[in-house]
Amino acid sequence: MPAKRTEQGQPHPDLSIATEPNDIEAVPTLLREITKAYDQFTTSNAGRDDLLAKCRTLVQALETPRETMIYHCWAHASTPPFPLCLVDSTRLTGRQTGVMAGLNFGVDSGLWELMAQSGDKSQKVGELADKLGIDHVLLSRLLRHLSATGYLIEIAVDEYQLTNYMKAMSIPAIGNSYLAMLSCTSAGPMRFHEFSRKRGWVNPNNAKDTALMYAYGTTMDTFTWQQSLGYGSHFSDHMSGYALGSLPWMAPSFYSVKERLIDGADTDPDAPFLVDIGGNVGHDLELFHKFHPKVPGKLILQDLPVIIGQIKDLESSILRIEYDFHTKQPVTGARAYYMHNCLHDWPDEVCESILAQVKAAMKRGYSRLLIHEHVIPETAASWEATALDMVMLTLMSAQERTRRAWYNLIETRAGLTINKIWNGGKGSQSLIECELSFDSAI
Ligand SMILES: C[S@@+](CC[C@H](N)C(=O)[O-])C[C@H]1O[C@@H](n2cnc3c(N)ncnc32)[C@H](O)[C@@H]1O
Repeated sequence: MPAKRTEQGQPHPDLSIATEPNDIEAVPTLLREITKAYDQFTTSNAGRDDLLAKCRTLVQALETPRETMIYHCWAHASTPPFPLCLVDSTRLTGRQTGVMAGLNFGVDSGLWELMAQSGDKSQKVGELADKLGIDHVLLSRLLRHLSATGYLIEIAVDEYQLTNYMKAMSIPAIGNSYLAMLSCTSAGPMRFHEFSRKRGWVNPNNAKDTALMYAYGTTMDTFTWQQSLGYGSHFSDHMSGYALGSLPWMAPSFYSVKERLIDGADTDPDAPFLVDIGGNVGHDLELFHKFHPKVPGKLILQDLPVIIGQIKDLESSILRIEYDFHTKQPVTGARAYYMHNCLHDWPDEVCESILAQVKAAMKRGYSRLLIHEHVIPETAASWEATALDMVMLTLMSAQERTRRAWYNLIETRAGLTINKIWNGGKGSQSLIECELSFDSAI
């Protein structure tokens, strides 16, 4: 029987906690304690466990809930650099899969939501279990493990307090990410080696033959698979969580919307100004509207019917269109077409055909295509970009692209011209501005 849900309509903690360090005040003390423990270890060869535990606590105190969530949801398929490698031994072993069981359980049962309502107060397992209709023994075991691994603070026997990270787990953009990205898909990376062995150890590039399909014995792609399990809207929440805390591309310090798009745009109020293709439930356009409430023409959101149907609150002036980007683009001659985190989901061959549909709708010398994705540098890549590359590899037979791979796809294969790449900084996504080449046939 499913656990009882908490009272609906309670406000979630403020979203800002998702991008703040878990416990920054603890850092100076922890650093002093680490130095002391290190001295003891090097002089007497004792206390290594204590040193390691304090190092782990330091990482947990410094990380933001969003980073921890991205790490859990993506990096299960990759190897992180310092400082995350310090906690690797908890994260990539049996201790870690147990943590995942507890975290997912708390999201699905409404436990984190219930606990977050009491803020910083300590809470008793018995009372929580009664309110949610969960077996006391079961809840006691799960919370004891989450406390032993540093995610909860133990106050007394069967009594706990939330860390900042656990409070953030009650926010859908953080907590629901776990159900979409771990519970639905983690067999893809876990059985990737088998899939790869059976395919002769080659780089996979067939969207109809992925490690996720192999691992779950399905022909569905990742999005359809998540939806079939009832976690489609959780994935949309994950996309909002992923975007948290990064500099928006439309911020004047990143990309000048005024100079590049507003100046010279058609001033007819019905002219298409910005079309977000595969824009999910509209979070990027909503943000765009906040930054630029007065642009000439229309903001248009396109996604599959199942996603457009999930939209709850969206700025009313944003037009919604149900559209499959493998088919003819119905909006022609827009000032800009925008694609965020879409092309990385597909191998080059499929991207080429998606881009052909955009290209056919673009107006020469006027329309721009903005591709917002990671441009992985040839060396010193960030762990977020490489972790996402592993997600693409193991779920979609697709990839995050390097600069060279983008030029190959956009210019050589799709026949568009890259005007410029605006770099979002280390670990952040870039904006690639493209237009129709003057010498290319449409
Ligand atoms: C990784 S998500 C990116 C969403 C959004 N652009 C963002 O960055 O938050 C990929 C999006 O592509 C959409 N999508 C997948 N296949 C599609 C198709 N054939 N036509 C239109 N949208 C599609 C998915 O529904 C999803 O919203």
